Order: sequence, then C-alpha cells, then structure tokens
Amino acid sequence: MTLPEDTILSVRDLRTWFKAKRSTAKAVDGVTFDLKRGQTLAVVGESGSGKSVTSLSIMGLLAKPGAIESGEILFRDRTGSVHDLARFAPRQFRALRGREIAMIFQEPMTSLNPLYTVGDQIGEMIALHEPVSRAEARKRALDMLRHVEIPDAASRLDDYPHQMSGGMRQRVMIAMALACSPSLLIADEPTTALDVTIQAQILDLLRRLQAQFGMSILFVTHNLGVVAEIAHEVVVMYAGRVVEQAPVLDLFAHQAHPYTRGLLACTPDAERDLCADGARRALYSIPGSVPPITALPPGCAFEPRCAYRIPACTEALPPLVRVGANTVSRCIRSHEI
Ligand SMILES: Nc1ncnc2c1ncn2[C@@H]1O[C@H](COP(=O)(O)OP(=O)(O)OP(=O)(O)O)[C@@H](O)[C@H]1O
Repeated sequence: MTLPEDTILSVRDLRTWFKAKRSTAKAVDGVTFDLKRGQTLAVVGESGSGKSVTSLSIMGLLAKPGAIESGEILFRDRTGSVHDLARFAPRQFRALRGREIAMIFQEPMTSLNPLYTVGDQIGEMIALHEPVSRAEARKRALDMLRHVEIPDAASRLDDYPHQMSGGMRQRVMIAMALACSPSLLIADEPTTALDVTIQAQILDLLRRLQAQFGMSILFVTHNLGVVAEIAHEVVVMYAGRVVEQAPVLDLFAHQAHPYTRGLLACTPDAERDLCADGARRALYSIPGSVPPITALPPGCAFEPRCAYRIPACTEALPPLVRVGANTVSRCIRSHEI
C-alpha cells in the first residue's frame, strides 16, 4: 500500500452500501479523495448526500446493514505505517479510535455521559489508551480543558455536562477527542447546532488547535460559509458521489459543477442579498430535491435539477475529470460554465 509522504488519509473508490431485500441504497458510491497532513478537507453537500456515511466508514462505525462493498481507506498512523481501514476488524478499530483518529459530532451529548464529571470523562479517555495514574489523568484532563479555552478550567473539572452551556459542552467534546493527540480528527457538523457567535469561536478554536497539535481534519458540513472559514480543500458530494473537488480559494472563485454553483447561491451573503433600497433579495434555492439513492438515473444524478442540462447528460454517468490546475468535476459541460 503506497501513500504519498504528505498524505494522511486516502479514500479510493469507496462504495458503502445498505443492502435490503428489495433494493440497495448506494449511500457512498465510488468516492475518492486525499487529505494532506496538517490540513482540513471539508466534505460538503445537502442532507442525504453521503457525507456522514463516508466518515462513519472511515471510523468503522457503520450500522448494519451498512457495509463497505469495495474500495480502500488508506490511513497513515503516527509511526508511519499505512493501514487499509476498509479491511479493519472491530478489534483493530478499537485500538485506533481515540488514539489515532477521533471524532466530534453535532450533538456533544452523543459523546458525553451525563452521569460523569467532564474531568473524569476526559481522564477515562486518556487512561483507555495510555498507562497513566488517576492523578496524572486528572492533570492531563485539566490541561485539555485549558487547551480548549474553558475559562476557570480548574473549577469546571468536576462539573457534569448538564452544568455547562452548549458551546462549553462542545469544547469539552473537543478536549476529549484531542486528549490522546490523534493525528486525524473527523468533525461531523460540530457547529451546526450552535448560534453564529459560538460557531465562529469553535471554528477559531479548531484552527488554533490544528496549528498547535498539527492534526489533520476531515470536516463534514452542509454549510459553505463554514467551509470558507476552515477548509484548505473541498469535496462536494451529491447523491453518494463526488461531483467536484478543489482547493477552497479556487472553489469560491469558480465553481466547475452546476451543483456547487447552486449550493453557493443558496448560502446567505449580506452584501449580495441586501438591495440598495434596504429590501432583501429572495434567497435562491436549488429547485427539486436529491433523488432517492435506491433509484438513481443512469446519467448525471443532478441532471433533473440542473440549469445547464442537455440530452447527453442522461446517457451515462459523467466521469470525474480534471478541469483546472487543481480542480476535478463530474460534469460534461464543466469547460463551458
Ligand atoms: N441505516 C441505513 N439504512 C439505509 N440507508 C441508509 C442508512 N443510513 C443512511 N442511509 C442512506 O445513506 C444516505 C446518505 O446518508 P448520510 O447520513 O451519509 O447523508 P449526509 O450527507 O450525512 O446527510 P445529513 O447531513 O442529513 O447527515 C441517505 O440517503 C440514506 O438513505
């Protein structure tokens, strides 16, 4: 298994399907991307596009009947060894999760136990992977609370999660995720439930922690505003497939796929949306909805909603092709739009 030195994660032609008696939901269908060491790659798309199933596949947390059908998930651990997580057994994942790869979610209470103090939970996470004494675990937990900038950390160590605000709980979850200095952090919509000020603070914190700890981040979100804040590289998913990938500045400067263009038009922008007379322009929304992944058309899955569609779009699935120095797009008209 070969992986370029600067790459920590390489997802190659990944297919994760949910097979039922009558139909197969191809939630992830041939997804490929690379995440460079120390960088943030954002996976963006509407609800149901396969973002979470991609991250759960990487973490080995798929619920049945979900299973990896084919493809590779190459991951470089801190010793430099490369593993194919698509072929990992549950026992191997248990040794890896928390220590090498950690995950944070939208809802902190999915990770936090309401019955234990935050200090005990962070300490427990450290003790699970490292031979530390109780006192040492407690000291490390306190250090982590300081790293995530919880004010007056020493007095919050013995708080229960319910004694903290949503933003603080999110910080505790980040502290727990980073307690063993994982090299990869998977963040699935971690700021979606927060109000905008707290959201900005958490994104800022993640950026600072990334610079400090040097971890790579796979950031799953439906929000292009958040992508602009945090990502180096962006993967746009639609109906289980990658439709565009580009460095963040390139993607915001020019969208090669009509779906990306539509997503961007749906993102509120005060300057663009406010008219000279103070009225607000109606926010654009992409017409139609994501087709059911159990019954995708043979051609481009976005074609029924696309303003650029031509008859050829329905004939075959467009391949992902290079359309710029660092951009790939799955649209036969990318060069014209
Ligand atoms: N347990 C399951 N059984 C069958 N299909 C599933 C299951 N879990 C997910 N799927 C399918 O996988 C598709 C992708 O889901 P996924 O949660 O990855 O989307 P998403 O892009 O993360 O959306 P959201 O932002 O709403 O979480 C969905 O359309 C859903 O139909």
